[in-house]
Amino acid sequence: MSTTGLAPRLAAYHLLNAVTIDGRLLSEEIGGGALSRLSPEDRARAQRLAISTLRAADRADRMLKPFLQKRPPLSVRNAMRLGTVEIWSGEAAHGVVNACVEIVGRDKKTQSMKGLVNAVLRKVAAEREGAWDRLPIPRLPDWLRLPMIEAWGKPAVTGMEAAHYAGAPLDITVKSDAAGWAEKLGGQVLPTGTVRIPVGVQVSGLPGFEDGEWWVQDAAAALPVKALGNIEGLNILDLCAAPGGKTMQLAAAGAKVTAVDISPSRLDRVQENLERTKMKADLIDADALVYDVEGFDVVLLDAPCSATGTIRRHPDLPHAKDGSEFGDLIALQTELIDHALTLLKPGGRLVFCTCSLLPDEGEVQVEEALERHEGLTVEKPEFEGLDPAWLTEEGGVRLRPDYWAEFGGMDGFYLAVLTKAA
Ligand SMILES: C[S@@+](CC[C@H](N)C(=O)[O-])C[C@H]1O[C@@H](n2cnc3c(N)ncnc32)[C@H](O)[C@@H]1O
Repeated sequence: MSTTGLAPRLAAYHLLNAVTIDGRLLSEEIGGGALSRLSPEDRARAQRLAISTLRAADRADRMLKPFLQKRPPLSVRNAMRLGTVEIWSGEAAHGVVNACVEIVGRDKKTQSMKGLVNAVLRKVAAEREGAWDRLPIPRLPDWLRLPMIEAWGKPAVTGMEAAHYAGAPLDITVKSDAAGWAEKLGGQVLPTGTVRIPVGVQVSGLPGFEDGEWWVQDAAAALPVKALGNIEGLNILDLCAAPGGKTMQLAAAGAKVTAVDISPSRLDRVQENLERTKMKADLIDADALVYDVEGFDVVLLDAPCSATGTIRRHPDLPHAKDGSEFGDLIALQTELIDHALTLLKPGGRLVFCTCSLLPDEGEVQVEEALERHEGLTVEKPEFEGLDPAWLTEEGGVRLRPDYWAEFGGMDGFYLAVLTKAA
Protein backbone atom coordinates (compact mmCIF):
# COMPACT_ATOMS: atom_id res chain seq x y z
CA MET A 1 0.00 0.00 0.00
CA SER A 2 1.49 3.35 -1.04
CA THR A 3 1.61 5.94 1.72
CA THR A 4 3.53 8.78 0.07
CA GLY A 5 3.22 11.97 2.06
CA LEU A 6 2.45 10.10 5.27
CA ALA A 7 4.68 12.15 7.58
CA PRO A 8 2.94 15.54 7.15
CA ARG A 9 -0.49 13.89 7.19
CA LEU A 10 0.31 11.98 10.37
CA ALA A 11 1.59 15.19 11.96
CA ALA A 12 -1.55 17.05 10.85
CA TYR A 13 -3.68 14.25 12.35
CA HIS A 14 -1.87 14.60 15.69
CA LEU A 15 -2.41 18.36 15.59
CA LEU A 16 -6.12 17.84 14.93
CA ASN A 17 -6.36 15.50 17.91
CA ALA A 18 -4.45 17.92 20.16
CA VAL A 19 -6.88 20.71 19.24
CA THR A 20 -10.20 18.86 19.23
CA ILE A 21 -9.55 16.30 21.99
CA ASP A 22 -7.07 18.01 24.33
CA GLY A 23 -8.26 21.59 23.77
CA ARG A 24 -4.79 22.81 22.79
CA LEU A 25 -4.21 25.69 20.39
CA LEU A 26 -2.15 25.07 17.25
CA SER A 27 0.26 27.83 18.29
CA GLU A 28 0.87 26.04 21.63
CA GLU A 29 1.41 22.68 19.93
CA ILE A 30 3.65 23.98 17.17
CA GLY A 31 5.50 26.33 19.54
CA GLY A 32 6.03 23.31 21.83
CA GLY A 33 7.86 21.45 19.05
CA ALA A 34 5.08 19.23 17.66
CA LEU A 35 6.46 19.54 14.11
CA SER A 36 10.15 19.89 14.90
CA ARG A 37 11.11 16.46 13.52
CA LEU A 38 9.75 17.24 10.05
CA SER A 39 11.57 18.82 7.12
CA PRO A 40 10.64 22.47 6.53
CA GLU A 41 8.43 21.46 3.54
CA ASP A 42 6.62 18.75 5.51
CA ARG A 43 6.24 21.11 8.46
CA ALA A 44 4.57 23.71 6.26
CA ARG A 45 2.37 21.05 4.66
CA ALA A 46 1.31 19.57 8.03
CA GLN A 47 0.38 23.02 9.26
CA ARG A 48 -1.55 23.83 6.07
CA LEU A 49 -3.42 20.51 6.28
CA ALA A 50 -4.37 20.99 9.93
CA ILE A 51 -5.55 24.55 9.32
CA SER A 52 -7.59 23.72 6.21
CA THR A 53 -9.17 20.71 7.96
CA LEU A 54 -10.13 22.72 11.05
CA ARG A 55 -11.54 25.49 8.87
CA ALA A 56 -13.68 23.02 6.90
CA ALA A 57 -14.39 20.45 9.66
CA ASP A 58 -18.11 21.26 9.84
CA ARG A 59 -18.43 20.81 6.06
CA ALA A 60 -16.47 17.55 6.17
CA ASP A 61 -18.75 16.28 8.97
CA ARG A 62 -21.80 17.03 6.81
CA MET A 63 -20.32 15.12 3.89
CA LEU A 64 -19.36 12.17 6.10
CA LYS A 65 -22.66 11.94 8.00
CA PRO A 66 -24.69 9.89 5.47
CA PHE A 67 -21.91 7.28 5.36
CA LEU A 68 -21.73 6.72 9.12
CA GLN A 69 -24.34 4.77 11.02
CA LYS A 70 -22.92 5.96 14.32
CA ARG A 71 -20.29 8.53 15.19
CA PRO A 72 -16.82 6.97 15.41
CA PRO A 73 -14.38 8.21 18.10
CA LEU A 74 -13.17 11.76 17.50
CA SER A 75 -9.65 10.68 16.50
CA VAL A 76 -11.06 8.45 13.74
CA ARG A 77 -13.37 11.27 12.69
CA ASN A 78 -10.34 13.56 12.50
CA ALA A 79 -8.62 11.14 10.10
CA MET A 80 -11.80 11.09 8.00
CA ARG A 81 -12.10 14.89 8.11
CA LEU A 82 -8.49 15.23 7.00
CA GLY A 83 -9.04 12.80 4.13
CA THR A 84 -12.31 14.44 3.05
CA VAL A 85 -10.82 17.93 2.99
CA GLU A 86 -7.79 16.73 1.04
CA ILE A 87 -9.85 14.79 -1.49
CA TRP A 88 -12.11 17.78 -2.11
CA SER A 89 -9.19 20.13 -2.41
CA GLY A 90 -8.03 18.09 -5.41
CA GLU A 91 -5.50 15.60 -3.97
CA ALA A 92 -5.39 12.18 -5.67
CA ALA A 93 -7.96 10.13 -3.73
CA HIS A 94 -6.09 6.81 -3.62
CA GLY A 95 -3.05 8.37 -1.91
CA VAL A 96 -5.24 10.21 0.60
CA VAL A 97 -7.30 7.12 1.44
CA ASN A 98 -4.22 4.93 1.86
CA ALA A 99 -2.58 7.48 4.16
CA CYS A 100 -5.69 7.88 6.35
CA VAL A 101 -6.12 4.10 6.65
CA GLU A 102 -2.46 3.79 7.63
CA ILE A 103 -2.86 6.57 10.22
CA VAL A 104 -5.76 4.92 12.08
CA GLY A 105 -4.02 1.54 11.74
CA ARG A 106 -1.02 2.81 13.69
CA ASP A 107 -2.93 3.17 16.94
CA LYS A 108 -4.12 0.00 18.73
CA LYS A 109 -7.27 1.80 19.87
CA THR A 110 -8.36 2.68 16.34
CA GLN A 111 -6.81 -0.18 14.34
CA SER A 112 -10.14 -1.97 14.06
CA MET A 113 -11.59 0.99 12.16
CA LYS A 114 -9.24 0.80 9.17
CA GLY A 115 -11.91 -0.86 7.05
CA LEU A 116 -14.49 1.77 7.97
CA VAL A 117 -12.11 4.64 7.11
CA ASN A 118 -11.26 2.98 3.81
CA ALA A 119 -14.90 2.40 2.85
CA VAL A 120 -16.15 5.83 3.94
CA LEU A 121 -13.37 7.81 2.24
CA ARG A 122 -13.91 5.88 -0.98
CA LYS A 123 -17.57 6.94 -0.86
CA VAL A 124 -16.51 10.52 -0.20
CA ALA A 125 -14.23 10.36 -3.25
CA ALA A 126 -17.06 8.96 -5.36
CA GLU A 127 -19.44 11.83 -4.55
CA ARG A 128 -20.69 13.80 -7.51
CA GLU A 129 -18.76 16.76 -8.83
CA GLY A 130 -19.73 19.94 -6.99
CA ALA A 131 -21.02 18.04 -3.92
CA TRP A 132 -18.54 19.80 -1.63
CA ASP A 133 -19.39 23.29 -2.82
CA ARG A 134 -23.10 22.65 -2.36
CA LEU A 135 -22.65 22.06 1.37
CA PRO A 136 -23.27 25.04 3.70
CA ILE A 137 -20.40 27.30 4.74
CA PRO A 138 -18.92 25.84 7.98
CA ARG A 139 -20.73 27.09 11.05
CA LEU A 140 -19.31 28.11 14.38
CA PRO A 141 -20.06 25.72 17.25
CA ASP A 142 -23.26 26.59 19.14
CA TRP A 143 -21.46 27.75 22.31
CA LEU A 144 -20.10 30.66 20.25
CA ARG A 145 -22.67 30.91 17.45
CA LEU A 146 -25.67 31.43 19.74
CA PRO A 147 -24.29 34.40 21.75
CA MET A 148 -23.01 35.90 18.50
CA ILE A 149 -26.45 35.60 16.88
CA GLU A 150 -27.92 37.27 19.94
CA ALA A 151 -25.42 40.14 19.59
CA TRP A 152 -25.29 40.63 15.83
CA GLY A 153 -28.22 38.71 14.28
CA LYS A 154 -28.13 35.64 12.07
CA PRO A 155 -27.33 37.27 8.68
CA ALA A 156 -24.30 39.03 10.21
CA VAL A 157 -23.04 35.81 11.80
CA THR A 158 -23.48 33.98 8.49
CA GLY A 159 -21.37 36.72 6.89
CA MET A 160 -18.71 36.31 9.59
CA GLU A 161 -18.68 32.53 9.03
CA ALA A 162 -18.12 33.12 5.31
CA ALA A 163 -15.20 35.42 6.20
CA HIS A 164 -13.78 32.79 8.58
CA TYR A 165 -13.98 30.16 5.83
CA ALA A 166 -12.31 32.46 3.30
CA GLY A 167 -9.32 32.98 5.63
CA ALA A 168 -7.32 36.16 6.10
CA PRO A 169 -5.24 38.17 3.64
CA LEU A 170 -1.81 39.42 4.69
CA ASP A 171 -1.85 42.96 6.08
CA ILE A 172 1.16 45.08 6.90
CA THR A 173 1.65 48.39 8.67
CA VAL A 174 4.33 50.50 7.01
CA LYS A 175 6.43 53.15 8.71
CA SER A 176 5.75 55.51 5.79
CA ASP A 177 4.89 55.62 2.06
CA ALA A 178 2.00 53.13 2.01
CA ALA A 179 1.38 53.69 -1.73
CA GLY A 180 5.06 53.06 -2.56
CA TRP A 181 5.16 49.82 -0.54
CA ALA A 182 1.83 48.65 -2.01
CA GLU A 183 3.31 49.05 -5.47
CA LYS A 184 6.60 47.33 -4.57
CA LEU A 185 4.82 44.37 -2.93
CA GLY A 186 1.98 44.05 -5.47
CA GLY A 187 -0.66 44.98 -2.89
CA GLN A 188 -3.22 47.70 -2.29
CA VAL A 189 -3.65 50.49 0.23
CA LEU A 190 -6.84 49.96 2.27
CA PRO A 191 -9.04 52.94 3.24
CA THR A 192 -7.45 53.10 6.72
CA GLY A 193 -3.86 53.14 5.39
CA THR A 194 -2.92 49.48 5.95
CA VAL A 195 -1.25 47.75 2.98
CA ARG A 196 -2.80 44.42 1.97
CA ILE A 197 -0.55 42.07 0.01
CA PRO A 198 -1.19 38.74 -1.74
CA VAL A 199 -1.07 35.67 0.54
CA GLY A 200 1.13 32.63 0.04
CA VAL A 201 4.40 34.57 0.17
CA GLN A 202 7.35 34.04 2.48
CA VAL A 203 7.02 37.19 4.60
CA SER A 204 10.63 37.37 5.75
CA GLY A 205 11.85 37.24 2.12
CA LEU A 206 9.83 40.25 0.99
CA PRO A 207 11.50 43.61 0.24
CA GLY A 208 11.52 45.88 3.28
CA PHE A 209 11.13 43.13 5.91
CA GLU A 210 14.82 42.74 6.81
CA ASP A 211 15.21 46.51 6.80
CA GLY A 212 12.31 46.87 9.21
CA GLU A 213 10.24 49.13 6.97
CA TRP A 214 7.00 47.35 7.91
CA TRP A 215 5.48 44.65 10.11
CA VAL A 216 2.58 42.23 9.81
CA GLN A 217 -0.56 43.57 11.48
CA ASP A 218 -4.22 43.05 10.59
CA ALA A 219 -5.93 46.23 9.36
CA ALA A 220 -8.41 46.17 12.28
CA ALA A 221 -5.64 45.70 14.86
CA ALA A 222 -3.92 48.83 13.53
CA LEU A 223 -6.90 51.08 14.31
CA PRO A 224 -6.61 51.60 18.12
CA VAL A 225 -3.34 53.52 17.65
CA LYS A 226 -4.68 55.40 14.61
CA ALA A 227 -7.67 56.50 16.73
CA LEU A 228 -5.26 58.44 18.98
CA GLY A 229 -4.42 60.96 16.24
CA ASN A 230 -1.16 62.90 16.65
CA ILE A 231 0.84 61.35 19.51
CA GLU A 232 4.28 62.77 18.79
CA GLY A 233 6.21 63.35 22.02
CA LEU A 234 3.51 61.85 24.28
CA ASN A 235 4.41 59.57 27.17
CA ILE A 236 2.49 56.35 26.39
CA LEU A 237 2.10 53.14 28.37
CA ASP A 238 1.40 50.06 26.23
CA LEU A 239 -0.07 47.54 28.68
CA CYS A 240 -0.25 43.93 27.43
CA ALA A 241 2.13 44.81 24.61
CA ALA A 242 3.51 41.58 23.14
CA PRO A 243 4.29 40.77 20.35
CA GLY A 244 4.47 44.52 19.87
CA GLY A 245 2.41 45.46 16.80
CA LYS A 246 0.96 48.46 18.58
CA THR A 247 4.23 49.25 20.38
CA MET A 248 5.87 49.70 16.98
CA GLN A 249 3.02 51.88 15.71
CA LEU A 250 3.30 54.10 18.81
CA ALA A 251 7.08 54.38 18.49
CA ALA A 252 6.87 55.02 14.73
CA ALA A 253 4.46 57.90 15.43
CA GLY A 254 7.03 59.54 17.71
CA ALA A 255 5.66 58.64 21.17
CA LYS A 256 7.87 57.79 24.15
CA VAL A 257 6.72 54.24 24.80
CA THR A 258 6.80 51.99 27.87
CA ALA A 259 5.68 48.46 26.94
CA VAL A 260 4.56 46.04 29.66
CA ASP A 261 3.78 42.33 29.27
CA ILE A 262 3.46 39.48 31.74
CA SER A 263 5.17 36.96 29.46
CA PRO A 264 8.99 37.20 29.28
CA SER A 265 9.15 35.03 26.15
CA ARG A 266 6.55 37.16 24.38
CA LEU A 267 8.40 40.28 25.51
CA ASP A 268 11.50 38.88 23.74
CA ARG A 269 9.47 39.03 20.55
CA VAL A 270 8.74 42.72 21.16
CA GLN A 271 12.49 43.25 21.55
CA GLU A 272 13.23 41.39 18.28
CA ASN A 273 10.54 43.35 16.46
CA LEU A 274 11.88 46.67 17.75
CA GLU A 275 15.43 45.72 16.76
CA ARG A 276 14.35 44.79 13.24
CA THR A 277 12.36 48.00 12.80
CA LYS A 278 15.13 50.06 14.48
CA MET A 279 12.79 51.63 17.03
CA LYS A 280 12.88 52.04 20.80
CA ALA A 281 10.62 51.40 23.76
CA ASP A 282 11.22 50.66 27.45
CA LEU A 283 10.26 47.02 27.93
CA ILE A 284 8.96 45.90 31.32
CA ASP A 285 8.28 42.31 32.28
CA ALA A 286 5.40 42.71 34.76
CA ASP A 287 1.79 41.97 35.56
CA ALA A 288 -0.13 45.01 34.33
CA LEU A 289 -2.28 44.85 37.46
CA VAL A 290 0.71 45.57 39.72
CA TYR A 291 2.63 47.97 37.46
CA ASP A 292 2.26 51.27 39.30
CA VAL A 293 4.12 54.10 37.55
CA GLU A 294 1.61 56.94 37.16
CA GLY A 295 1.18 60.11 35.11
CA PHE A 296 1.04 58.80 31.51
CA ASP A 297 -0.55 60.93 28.77
CA VAL A 298 -2.04 57.81 27.22
CA VAL A 299 -2.47 54.17 28.27
CA LEU A 300 -3.17 51.63 25.51
CA LEU A 301 -4.82 48.54 26.97
CA ASP A 302 -5.00 45.70 24.42
CA ALA A 303 -6.45 43.35 26.99
CA PRO A 304 -6.23 39.54 26.95
CA CYS A 305 -9.54 38.25 25.58
CA SER A 306 -11.32 35.35 23.88
CA ALA A 307 -9.53 36.22 20.59
CA THR A 308 -12.76 35.34 18.78
CA GLY A 309 -12.03 38.17 16.33
CA THR A 310 -9.04 36.25 14.93
CA ILE A 311 -10.81 33.03 13.85
CA ARG A 312 -10.09 33.77 10.16
CA ARG A 313 -6.42 33.23 10.98
CA HIS A 314 -6.89 30.80 13.87
CA PRO A 315 -9.60 28.30 12.88
CA ASP A 316 -8.42 26.04 15.74
CA LEU A 317 -9.92 28.38 18.34
CA PRO A 318 -13.60 27.33 18.09
CA HIS A 319 -12.51 23.67 18.23
CA ALA A 320 -10.09 24.03 21.14
CA LYS A 321 -12.21 26.27 23.37
CA ASP A 322 -15.70 25.97 24.82
CA GLY A 323 -16.18 29.45 26.27
CA SER A 324 -15.61 28.30 29.87
CA GLU A 325 -12.55 30.58 30.27
CA PHE A 326 -14.26 33.69 29.01
CA GLY A 327 -15.84 34.72 32.33
CA ASP A 328 -12.39 34.99 33.95
CA LEU A 329 -11.07 36.98 31.00
CA ILE A 330 -13.97 39.43 31.19
CA ALA A 331 -13.36 39.93 34.93
CA LEU A 332 -9.63 40.50 34.25
CA GLN A 333 -10.44 43.09 31.56
CA THR A 334 -12.60 45.02 34.06
CA GLU A 335 -9.79 44.99 36.62
CA LEU A 336 -7.26 46.06 33.99
CA ILE A 337 -9.43 49.01 32.89
CA ASP A 338 -9.80 50.22 36.49
CA HIS A 339 -6.06 49.89 37.14
CA ALA A 340 -5.08 51.48 33.81
CA LEU A 341 -7.12 54.59 34.68
CA THR A 342 -5.05 55.06 37.86
CA LEU A 343 -1.87 55.24 35.73
CA LEU A 344 -3.11 58.19 33.63
CA LYS A 345 -2.50 61.83 34.41
CA PRO A 346 -5.72 63.87 34.90
CA GLY A 347 -7.26 64.43 31.45
CA GLY A 348 -5.19 61.56 30.02
CA ARG A 349 -6.64 59.07 27.54
CA LEU A 350 -7.15 55.30 27.77
CA VAL A 351 -7.54 53.27 24.57
CA PHE A 352 -9.29 50.05 25.47
CA CYS A 353 -9.32 47.36 22.80
CA THR A 354 -9.81 43.62 22.35
CA CYS A 355 -9.69 41.25 19.38
CA SER A 356 -13.07 39.85 20.38
CA LEU A 357 -16.46 39.52 18.74
CA LEU A 358 -18.29 39.38 22.06
CA PRO A 359 -19.86 42.65 23.31
CA ASP A 360 -19.05 41.58 26.90
CA GLU A 361 -15.38 42.13 25.99
CA GLY A 362 -16.03 45.45 24.23
CA GLU A 363 -19.16 47.58 24.28
CA VAL A 364 -20.32 46.29 27.68
CA GLN A 365 -16.90 46.83 29.29
CA VAL A 366 -16.98 50.48 28.24
CA GLU A 367 -20.62 51.03 29.27
CA GLU A 368 -19.81 49.63 32.71
CA ALA A 369 -16.55 51.59 33.04
CA LEU A 370 -18.48 54.81 32.35
CA GLU A 371 -20.87 53.91 35.18
CA ARG A 372 -18.06 53.07 37.62
CA HIS A 373 -15.87 56.14 37.00
CA GLU A 374 -17.29 59.60 37.51
CA GLY A 375 -16.06 62.11 34.94
CA LEU A 376 -14.88 59.44 32.50
CA THR A 377 -15.98 60.25 28.93
CA VAL A 378 -15.67 58.66 25.49
CA GLU A 379 -13.82 60.59 22.80
CA LYS A 380 -15.49 60.77 19.38
CA PRO A 381 -13.50 58.35 17.17
CA GLU A 382 -11.79 59.92 14.16
CA PHE A 383 -9.27 58.37 11.79
CA GLU A 384 -8.68 57.98 8.06
CA GLY A 385 -11.13 55.53 6.47
CA LEU A 386 -13.48 55.32 9.48
CA ASP A 387 -16.84 54.02 8.27
CA PRO A 388 -19.74 55.56 10.26
CA ALA A 389 -21.35 52.08 10.32
CA TRP A 390 -18.57 50.99 12.71
CA LEU A 391 -19.57 53.49 15.42
CA THR A 392 -21.35 52.11 18.47
CA GLU A 393 -23.91 53.57 20.85
CA GLU A 394 -21.52 54.05 23.78
CA GLY A 395 -19.02 55.80 21.47
CA GLY A 396 -16.63 53.00 20.53
CA VAL A 397 -15.72 51.37 17.21
CA ARG A 398 -16.89 47.84 16.37
CA LEU A 399 -14.98 45.97 13.64
CA ARG A 400 -16.20 42.65 12.28
CA PRO A 401 -14.87 40.00 9.86
CA ASP A 402 -17.92 40.48 7.59
CA TYR A 403 -17.05 44.17 7.08
CA TRP A 404 -14.98 45.20 4.04
CA ALA A 405 -16.05 42.04 2.18
CA GLU A 406 -15.03 43.80 -1.06
CA PHE A 407 -11.42 43.99 0.15
CA GLY A 408 -11.26 40.55 1.80
CA GLY A 409 -12.55 41.28 5.33
CA MET A 410 -10.84 42.30 8.56
CA ASP A 411 -10.34 40.83 12.02
CA GLY A 412 -13.05 41.26 14.64
CA PHE A 413 -12.00 44.03 17.01
CA TYR A 414 -13.38 46.60 19.41
CA LEU A 415 -11.87 49.91 20.49
CA ALA A 416 -12.84 52.98 22.44
CA VAL A 417 -10.85 56.05 23.49
CA LEU A 418 -11.78 57.13 27.02
CA THR A 419 -10.78 60.42 28.62
CA LYS A 420 -10.15 60.60 32.36
CA ALA A 421 -11.59 63.58 34.25
CA ALA A 422 -9.14 66.53 34.32
C1 LIG B 1 -3.88 40.62 22.70
S1 LIG B 1 -2.26 40.30 23.19
C2 LIG B 1 -1.52 41.87 22.93
C3 LIG B 1 -1.17 42.17 21.50
C4 LIG B 1 -0.26 43.39 21.37
N1 LIG B 1 -0.83 44.55 22.02
C5 LIG B 1 0.06 43.75 19.94
O1 LIG B 1 -0.50 44.68 19.38
O2 LIG B 1 0.93 43.06 19.35
C6 LIG B 1 -2.43 40.25 24.93
C7 LIG B 1 -1.12 40.21 25.70
O3 LIG B 1 -1.47 40.40 27.08
C8 LIG B 1 -0.48 39.77 27.86
N2 LIG B 1 -1.04 39.67 29.23
C9 LIG B 1 -2.01 38.86 29.69
N3 LIG B 1 -2.26 39.11 30.98
C10 LIG B 1 -1.45 40.12 31.36
C11 LIG B 1 -1.22 40.83 32.57
N4 LIG B 1 -1.93 40.55 33.68
N5 LIG B 1 -0.29 41.80 32.59
C12 LIG B 1 0.44 42.09 31.49
N6 LIG B 1 0.28 41.44 30.31
C13 LIG B 1 -0.65 40.49 30.23
C14 LIG B 1 -0.23 38.48 27.13
O4 LIG B 1 1.04 37.94 27.46
C15 LIG B 1 -0.33 38.93 25.66
O5 LIG B 1 0.96 39.19 25.16
